[in-house]
Amino acid sequence: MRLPFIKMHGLGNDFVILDGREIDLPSLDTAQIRALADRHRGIGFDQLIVLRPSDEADLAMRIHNADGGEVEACGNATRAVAVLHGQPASIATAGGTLRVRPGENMAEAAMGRARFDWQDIPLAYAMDTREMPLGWDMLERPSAVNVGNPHIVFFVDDARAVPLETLGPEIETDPLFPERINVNVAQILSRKAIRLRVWERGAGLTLACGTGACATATVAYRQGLVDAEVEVTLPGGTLTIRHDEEGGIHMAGPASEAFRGTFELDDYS
Ligand SMILES: N[C@@H](CCC[C@H](N)C(=O)O)C(=O)O
Repeated sequence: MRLPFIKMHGLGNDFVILDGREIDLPSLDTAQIRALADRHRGIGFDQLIVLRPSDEADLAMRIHNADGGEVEACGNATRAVAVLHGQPASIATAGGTLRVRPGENMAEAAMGRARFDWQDIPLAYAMDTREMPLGWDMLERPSAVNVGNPHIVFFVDDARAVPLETLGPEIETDPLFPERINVNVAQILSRKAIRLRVWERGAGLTLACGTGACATATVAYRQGLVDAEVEVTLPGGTLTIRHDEEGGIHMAGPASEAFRGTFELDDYS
């Protein structure tokens, strides 16, 4: 079966989008997703995004990491889908329904509210998630937050000096996190600017993580380290994260289409 796909990215965090808004799509299994994600043997992507019609929203988006696992949220893909859809919309995801507003190669998204209870992250056992009495090598006393998906945030003096390629997978798979976790190392540059690097659960080091930016800005704002609106700069570029008075998180930043193509699903089975 030959399937059309759209390659898009947000700040270099890249996606293959299967657009089932108007055509029937088959369900892909974990092995097929992993094979397609392979940057040598497949098309290559950080996340596979599957769009379908929705009864309760304008469209539905399902998100799979490069390792094949299905996840609840992806900030950069949410903006990419907004650009593809081309008009303000509600998008149903496993983490809740999000509202988006596209612009020219950019989009704004209302990402909902953060949750901080240990059961909501989730953690394996009770702990104060604001300052966790834990450390992994040079990374200590993190905060945990769920912004649709689970994140741990470490504030460090120099985000670029952290060996995230070794510490990231160790923390992601720590038994403290029964659903694994996205790992953020953040450097506060000013009350309006954060530098961030992210080891993504199921995808590894990416050029940018939209939910990581939301999670980090939210934890920093809650701790009084930054203003309600802050610029978060990742290796792939900058997102603006704003907190409204009801605790809602709003994200704005670039997203664009790279190319379109087709692939033979049987080649990946
Ligand atoms: N790249 C994404 C996050 C994708 C999901 C994440 N790896 C997870 O497992 O929760 C973003 O832009 O938010």
